[in-house]
Amino acid sequence: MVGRCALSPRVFLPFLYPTIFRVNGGNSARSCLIVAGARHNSSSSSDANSGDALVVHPTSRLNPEPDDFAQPYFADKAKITVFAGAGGHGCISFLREAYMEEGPANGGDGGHGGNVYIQAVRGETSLHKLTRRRFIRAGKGKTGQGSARGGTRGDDVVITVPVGTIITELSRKDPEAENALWESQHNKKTRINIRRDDGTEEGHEEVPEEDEYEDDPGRKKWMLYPGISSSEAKSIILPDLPYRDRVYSQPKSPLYLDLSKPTPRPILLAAGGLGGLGNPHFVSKERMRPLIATKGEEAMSMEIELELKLLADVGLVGLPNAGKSTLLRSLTNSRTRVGNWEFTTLQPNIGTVVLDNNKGRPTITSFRRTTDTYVDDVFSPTAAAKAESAELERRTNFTIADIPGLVEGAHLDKGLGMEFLRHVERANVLAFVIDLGAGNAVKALKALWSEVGLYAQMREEEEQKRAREARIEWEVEAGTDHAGNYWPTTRAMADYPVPEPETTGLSIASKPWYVVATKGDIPGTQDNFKELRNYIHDVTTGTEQHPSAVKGAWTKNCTVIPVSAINGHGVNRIVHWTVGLLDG
Ligand SMILES: Nc1nc2c(ncn2[C@@H]2O[C@H](COP(=O)(O)OP(=O)(O)OP(=O)(O)O)[C@@H](O)[C@H]2O)c(=O)[nH]1
Ligand SMILES: [Mg+2]
Repeated sequence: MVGRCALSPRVFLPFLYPTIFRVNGGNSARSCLIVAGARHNSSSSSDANSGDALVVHPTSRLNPEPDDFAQPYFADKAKITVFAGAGGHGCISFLREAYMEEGPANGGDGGHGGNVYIQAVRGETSLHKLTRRRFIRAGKGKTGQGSARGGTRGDDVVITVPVGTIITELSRKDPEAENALWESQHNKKTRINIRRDDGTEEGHEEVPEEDEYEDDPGRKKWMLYPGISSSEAKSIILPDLPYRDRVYSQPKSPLYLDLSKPTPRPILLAAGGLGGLGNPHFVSKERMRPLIATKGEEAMSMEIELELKLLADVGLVGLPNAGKSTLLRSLTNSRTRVGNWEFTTLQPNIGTVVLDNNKGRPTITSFRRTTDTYVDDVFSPTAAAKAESAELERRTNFTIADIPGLVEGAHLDKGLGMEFLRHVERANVLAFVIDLGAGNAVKALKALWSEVGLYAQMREEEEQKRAREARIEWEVEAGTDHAGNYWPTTRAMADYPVPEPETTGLSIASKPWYVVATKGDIPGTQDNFKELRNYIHDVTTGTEQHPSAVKGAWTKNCTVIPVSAINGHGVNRIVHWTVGLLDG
């Protein structure tokens, strides 16, 4: 993996050494700088500035006023409850015509309830639309009508989320599954009793007790003609509920979806209930005029948590006030907030670097691998991997995520780090932004890497815990043993030893990375830069270990790119270098 822009380790840019590039008393190199005493960076340490006049930059797009910014709505977490639509009831009705006293049954079936789907689409960047909606409901199926008119189907709902969203099921309520469980348990109970009595010549079926029968959810599924009396209702003989094929089956519990790619078709989250059957379904020789129909199925609901891990190509990692947002502005059209204080950025910003001249002519030639996966694949990662069809596509842009600054202990949730570190977790390339004017750059880089490394280990532990929990617990369905003893549905645990978790931190440390040494225009930062450059060189050659101290971390082609983001100097190198790393 080699960066496109092979930096000569000995090249220094004019803003780092203005004196070398000064022509005729330095007018040209210093033309962009106004020397005065008005504004200076609090971050620029006194030693860095010693002996030089303070540099003031005119207000511009790269050095905006603190209130000159655009703040898009953003949320990266949401908790919602989705309700599938209930099925409409079947109808009890009879044909009424002149001279026809007792017409045939003609009640229509109820419509099926609507489904709730989820789809990851490009273009969405936030979950803020969902945070305000606690409930999302699909439409109910309409009740059937007379003259054999079926009820209309409930409307489906498709929830669109940004690519990079993870959906975790917190709880679900599926009345139909509960009913089915009740029935299976009670049928089994009855069957066991028959078997026990089978020693005699004629085994008899045990009649369920009265109140147990009343609880039978199967009985509650019926609708009786409103015109019949209560005594008639009690004595009415109900047929067995007809077996019905499901149009959609509910996704398996617990649901976990990692939508790291756009889904070509929506994925089913909750299937709507089946519509009830109208009375013509129950016509028989004995029951010529059925006064019964079935109710529509009850709706299933599920509480889910959505977590967005932004999928940017490059993640900017830096201490607060390092100049990340200014760098993002200089590379993209972003209007993120810039200010000379810590934690100016409170939420991640994504900027897009355009690699063509907006007329289709590329300024840099780059290719990306495109992958297509299909709906069912998201449930089975191995199947997804197999089904992946990869082909090369010309890259016209790449995205950069600017996240709030990290402080020491960010992985322990200090500062704003922890909340936003997960956005870097998925970036393909990491760019460490180091302020050359804020003390020792090598120390700063090591501090940043150590936070990122610790965070990666923590995430790995979490992932392993989740995988362990998913593996060792399962449900044992109700049943009988060989002696005919009945047991109810129980949860079981594996009794084999679980392997010790191994956290390497490689999930992040194995990513390609580089350093952006910013604020190179601050006088007196050359030595700091030189030390950093030598250190990075040693890391690449293996003389120094990776700054995170993680074994096997990526050290293939580390580099440091000096820039002065506020002047837009040197930033083009970042674009070229990033493209080289992204293309691999
Ligand atoms: N001299 C100089 N100042 C810079 C440069 N880049 C940024 N600054 C200044 O540094 C200060 C902080 O810049 P930001 O871009 O807001 O820094 P940040 O890393 O996004 O800060 P947080 O969002 O708080 O983490 C601002 O006053 C910028 O004008 C640079 O290249 N040279
Ligand atoms: Mg910022």
